[in-house]
Amino acid sequence: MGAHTSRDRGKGAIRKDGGHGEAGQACPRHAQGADEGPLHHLPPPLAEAVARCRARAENEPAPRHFRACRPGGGGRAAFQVSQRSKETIPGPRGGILARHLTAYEADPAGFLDDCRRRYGDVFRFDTGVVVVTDPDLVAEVLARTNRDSVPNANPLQGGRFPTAEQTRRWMDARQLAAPTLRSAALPARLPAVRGALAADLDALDGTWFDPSEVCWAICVRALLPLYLPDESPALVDAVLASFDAARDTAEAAVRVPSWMPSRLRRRVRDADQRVRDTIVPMLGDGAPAGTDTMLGHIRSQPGAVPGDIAMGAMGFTLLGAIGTMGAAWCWILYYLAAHPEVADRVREEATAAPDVSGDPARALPYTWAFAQEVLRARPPAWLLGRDAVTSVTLGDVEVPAGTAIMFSPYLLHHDERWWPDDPQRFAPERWLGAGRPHAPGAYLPFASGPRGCLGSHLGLAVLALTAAHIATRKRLEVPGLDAVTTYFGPSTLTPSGMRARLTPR
Ligand code: HEM
Repeated sequence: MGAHTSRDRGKGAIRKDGGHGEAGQACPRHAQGADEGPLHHLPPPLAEAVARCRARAENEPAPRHFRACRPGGGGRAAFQVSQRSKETIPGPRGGILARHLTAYEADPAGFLDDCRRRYGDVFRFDTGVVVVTDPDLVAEVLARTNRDSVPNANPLQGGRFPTAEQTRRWMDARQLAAPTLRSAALPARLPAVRGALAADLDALDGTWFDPSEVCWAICVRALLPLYLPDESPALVDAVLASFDAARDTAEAAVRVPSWMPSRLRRRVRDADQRVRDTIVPMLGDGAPAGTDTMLGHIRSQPGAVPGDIAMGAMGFTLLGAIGTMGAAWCWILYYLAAHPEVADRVREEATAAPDVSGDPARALPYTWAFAQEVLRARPPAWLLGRDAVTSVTLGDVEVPAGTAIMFSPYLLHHDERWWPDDPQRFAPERWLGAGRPHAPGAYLPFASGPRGCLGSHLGLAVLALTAAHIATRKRLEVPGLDAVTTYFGPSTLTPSGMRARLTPR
């Protein structure tokens, strides 16, 4: 936390007037140049609220009245909360955390699930923070992103909203990046992705490793063939440094007013600058870059692409992928080890498939279903949110402008109301039927709407190729599986306490 005091945290957390960030940067979450961390790794307001409460609780421990329950496991909270609140949004007076921090920290998803049983599908969590657990309402919020709301503001910006110009430029960068990342363009580059994955997995042979330590580098190297025709250790290092800095920011879960000098911000800024310094010369280089890579695609545009938009497509989309990709990659290993019968089926399918990398969705339907199920059971982005820039109506609840509207893909994915076939069970086959195995909008590992994931098909492909390679070529050992726990981090969901070893089969 460095020099930040508890009083600094949360002050001026959400602006209600639309903010005044500086224009000219591609990604609104990177507004003001290098001051912001990459996408995905920003602490949601809920994490900040927890950090705020934790700071208060250092002097005055919270009463432990709350009995957390497992998601979907029934059971009611045993605590007494005043129901006399005059607030229109259901929830206890003063927010939930003030009295139940320990319970929240012990089981964040169970706690939220208990709250929704108690207060309904839209409830007030903390000052200026509501949680929505109904898929239709979540879909509505997501569909109206960039109009009624923006993705949660960056805490290193003191919670400033992006300007309309910043959002427009980021949307231009997204549009520029989309053709390289979307499914139709993938077959040309997937063999290279598969080669990079195989090389990294082979390099691990015989070593005990913690997946949550190696996954980030493996994912950057696996995605790089989509961006560049050749390897670039300099870019891999720069991206990983930037990712690390952003992850530490997320873990710190503090809002830093934009005027305040901060070591954390300087580290993020320097790391971002290194990414820029590595990419900019590539963009300017006249040599051909292979049109099926992001770099080649950018260079082949008629007319000059503005630097910030090229940088957005080339750098920020890659940075945006790592946290979620890496976390999902860890869970692939976990579930292969936890369900040997599933691993056997993946192996049989991959062994029989003539070519697994052209389009793994077609060539490996069961393995694809396995990857989808892993993302259902453990969605890396377990908690997401939008900041309302105007007042919005959610069902029969009025949410004022400036409110952070949070939703949890994890909760949606484990809610029996939306999943008729026991959502607590790990069952890849649920994805093999003709229809969708869930209510509309209840499967959200990639969010949705104008700010949803650009790399969903690519992400699933990397996961399926990883699973196929391990199942066919490796013997996977994960001792003490029962002791592996789920870390509900401020930005992603990762396995904690997991050790694995791969040996050639
Ligand atoms: C299994 C892997 C992945 C998962 C689970 C995942 C998940 C997500 C989620 C949940 C969001 C929405 C965040 C929000 O609404 O605030 C998102 C956005 C995004 N993702 Fe992914 N992602 C994955 C892989 C990738 C890959 C491979 C790429 C590109 C190489 C990518 C690039 C992006 C970008 C550019 C955004 C857009 C953010 C914006 O417009 O603000 N993701 N992803």
